[in-house]
Amino acid sequence: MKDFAPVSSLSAVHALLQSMPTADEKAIALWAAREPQLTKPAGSLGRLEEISRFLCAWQGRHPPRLENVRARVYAGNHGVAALGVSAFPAEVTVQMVQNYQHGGAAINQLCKTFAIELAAESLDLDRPTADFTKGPAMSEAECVAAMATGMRAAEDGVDLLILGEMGIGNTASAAAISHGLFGGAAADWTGRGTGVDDQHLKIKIDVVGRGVQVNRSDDPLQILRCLGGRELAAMAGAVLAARHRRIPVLLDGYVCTAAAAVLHAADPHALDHCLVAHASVEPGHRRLVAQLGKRPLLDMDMRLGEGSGAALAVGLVRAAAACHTGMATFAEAGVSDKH
Ligand SMILES: O=C(O)c1ccc[n+]([C@@H]2O[C@H](COP(=O)([O-])O)[C@@H](O)[C@H]2O)c1
Ligand SMILES: Cc1cc2nc[nH]c2cc1C
Repeated sequence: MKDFAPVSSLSAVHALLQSMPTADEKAIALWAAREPQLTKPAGSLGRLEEISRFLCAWQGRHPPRLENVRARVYAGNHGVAALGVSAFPAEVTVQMVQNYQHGGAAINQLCKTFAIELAAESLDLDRPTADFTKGPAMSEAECVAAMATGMRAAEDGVDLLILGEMGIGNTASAAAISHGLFGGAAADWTGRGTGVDDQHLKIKIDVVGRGVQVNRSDDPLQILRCLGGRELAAMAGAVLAARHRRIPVLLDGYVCTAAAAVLHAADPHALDHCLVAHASVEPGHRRLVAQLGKRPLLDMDMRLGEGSGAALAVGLVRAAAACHTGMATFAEAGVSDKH
């Protein structure tokens, strides 16, 4: 198996984007042969059927397996946090990482509930990224190192990868990346994040707009480097490496989806192995998800981040796999099929 972690440049990342495996047609055919035999009217399990097909297609196995479900929460600090774009102080990032390590956060409870193995990884928290209104947030070396950290999450034997993040100020980064990739106005992409008031929302919109003006590029990976943060780069690296290792991915809210959107902008099929787990309250998230041609699985009025929406959706994914794998066929159960 290829080892991705030593990627040493963004051009090496571009090369990985050009050699992505496609869906496994054999596993899809096995799914398609079994699904109509199950004791239910065709299509009656709706999106649960879509999910079990998705697992087969991207794991390259039938029946799908969910023995090792892994969650990774990446934490980074942001130069723009000092500009007043968040309702919370930057030290909350490291404090929340300690909370993850002690089992006290929402993501800990959700991972326990759905049998998900969780780890939080800090990315140079004592060295915030540069203020992106003045120039690039990261050097190429910093961006690549963070991507390589994310790539290490995609190990053989992982059946499903849940991605999340923690980083005060990072919804400004998500907005700037989305604005930089898809245009529109800064205000279209900028929301209240952790809950900024009207005055700070204005400041945030201005910061996002200036960041995009200062860091224009046609290369989506440059947009990630210039407007992202280390935790966003790590999530983008994890999504790309998961594709190469045939691990399906659940994306979380606005920040996670914006990181992944960078790959989609480089190749519109780059996120075919990903589902958007939930629709965040951040207004930019729905707009972004529409650009990706995706439909979130859940809509729970959540806006926490830290992988919480994706972990919650593991319940649905486990249910989908259980139905496809465990249900009796019409023949086995002695139930009469459709006329
Ligand atoms: O992902 C989302 O949809 C989301 C929406 C609002 C807030 N967050 C979380 O809140 C933090 C960023 O908010 P802010 O206001 O500091 O930019 C960061 O730790 C995210 O995980 C995340
Ligand atoms: C307390 C807190 C917890 C979080 N989890 C993810 N982002 C967060 C932001 C804050 C402020």
